Amino acid sequence: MKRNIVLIGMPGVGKSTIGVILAKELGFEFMDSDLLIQKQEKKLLKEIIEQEGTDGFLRIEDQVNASIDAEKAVIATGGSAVYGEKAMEHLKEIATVIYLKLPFGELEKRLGNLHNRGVVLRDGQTLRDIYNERSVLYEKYADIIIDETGKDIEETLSQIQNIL
Ligand SMILES: Nc1ncnc2c1ncn2[C@@H]1O[C@H](COP(=O)(O)OP(=O)(O)O)[C@@H](O)[C@H]1O
Ligand SMILES: O=C(O)C1=C[C@@H](OP(=O)(O)O)[C@@H](O)[C@H](O)C1
Ligand SMILES: [Mg+2]
Repeated sequence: MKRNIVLIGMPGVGKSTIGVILAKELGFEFMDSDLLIQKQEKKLLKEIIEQEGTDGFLRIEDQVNASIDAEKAVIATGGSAVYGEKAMEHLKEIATVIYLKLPFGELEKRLGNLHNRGVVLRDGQTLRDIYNERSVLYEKYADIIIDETGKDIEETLSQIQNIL
């Protein structure tokens, strides 16, 4: 295992929720890219997206993720992190990348219950469009793929622990 773990996947798959528990179980530090972006920009993610547009947000996200310096950390990225080539190359070098994967139907149900999530959608794009577009990228960058189908948080965590 490399010295860090990076979680990637669609919004709502549980990168942040599972990441913090995994860090605790491993005795690692926990970092959340979304919080690093907010700290650097001194704005909420939704304000950055509103003010800078989606391309501006993606540039900032790429720069922040490409600058992460960590040792023994679990890093939860934002769902759009995989659009950042520089960032993903850097994260692949410093971490084992785990893709938390959920079938579209389950993801749609779960996102329906989540409020106030700023998801990066270009003009006219639907959740289905970005699911298809991003799935290719998540698979490309993943060292390990965890299928969450039918699993609760504890079951997903123990599957990750078994593989590491
Ligand atoms: N089986 C599950 N695995 C992960 N999260 C789940 C599961 N079932 C429900 N959830 C909920 O889905 C949400 C995931 O949100 P979050 O961790 O912010 O995801 P992400 O960081 O990937 O966008 C949380 O509210 C979590 O409680
Ligand atoms: O997938 C996306 O487009 C985004 C996901 C968010 O993070 P989570 O994946 O943690 O929800 C956050 O980075 C931003 O609002 C954009
Ligand atoms: Mg998150």
